[in-house]
Amino acid sequence: MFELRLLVPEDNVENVSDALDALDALSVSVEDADAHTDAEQALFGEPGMPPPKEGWQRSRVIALFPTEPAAREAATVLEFQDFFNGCSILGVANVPEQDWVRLTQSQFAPVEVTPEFWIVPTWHEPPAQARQVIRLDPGLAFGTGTHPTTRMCLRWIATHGLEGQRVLDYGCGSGILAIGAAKYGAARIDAVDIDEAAVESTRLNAEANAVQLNAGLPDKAEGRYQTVLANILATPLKLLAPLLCGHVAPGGSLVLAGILERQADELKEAYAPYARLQVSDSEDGWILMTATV
Ligand SMILES: C[S@@+](CC[C@H](N)C(=O)[O-])C[C@H]1O[C@@H](n2cnc3c(N)ncnc32)[C@H](O)[C@@H]1O
Repeated sequence: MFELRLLVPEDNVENVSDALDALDALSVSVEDADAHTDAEQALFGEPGMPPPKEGWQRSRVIALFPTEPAAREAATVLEFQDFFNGCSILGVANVPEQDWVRLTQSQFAPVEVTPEFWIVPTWHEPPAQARQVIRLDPGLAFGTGTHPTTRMCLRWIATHGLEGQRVLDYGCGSGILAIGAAKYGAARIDAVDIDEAAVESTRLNAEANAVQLNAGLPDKAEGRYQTVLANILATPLKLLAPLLCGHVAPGGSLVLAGILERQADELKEAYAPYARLQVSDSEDGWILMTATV
């Protein structure tokens, strides 16, 4: 395998990437050419900071080709294009053969939620101390357990237990929280998401874990639930306040994640007409907020 490396200014990245695709590159990746230098640019904005940028000022574009002549030919073709003005070829290099599947798999180790509760990819054996296991492989939908917000929700489920409950997972992604709820005793579970790929992924993951649940688009959520889980983000969570609270049965629990520590007060305010939210867990700057409704 051979990689062709290019230095490309911001405005030319799309054209160069498209051309490399058209030239049968096996893959094209784009990274900040100034990463780890003083000129490194943040791509995500924060309140009070300059707006986020669409791209980096200078990108390193790396295209993979099966042979050295194919990589060199692609470089030659690119050099003759108008949009290549300002770009430069950094070189063509041999990439040592790797077992890509094994390499990808090795990056996903079992994740500990509690000492007894683990999320384990299918190619791993569960750790000896695991009493509850969710089998989950990285897929298209969010929720492999590697993110603190997911882990905090699962920890809440494991420590509170949901024996016999009707549970709603709103924004289910991979379905990981719904599956966790089933493992901890929930009797009936609805898992909903605006993304159809997430709904499909939830169905497949539930099947792989021998868990019964109803997955669908948000209009599948119906009536009241003893526990409503929603790991989305602060802004949608604020907008969804009346809807989510309306789904919690009297005396039931609302569990919200996807919230940064500094967003706690705005969430409390948005939910104040319906519930008294409190911070009940935190990890890496993210918080879990819960209420009894
Ligand atoms: C951060 S992921 C959480 C996935 C999983 N529940 C977890 O805890 O790992 C948020 C999910 O919410 C979905 N989502 C975002 N806005 C939504 C909305 N307004 N209604 C329903 N789902 C939404 C997204 O498609 C995404 O799958």
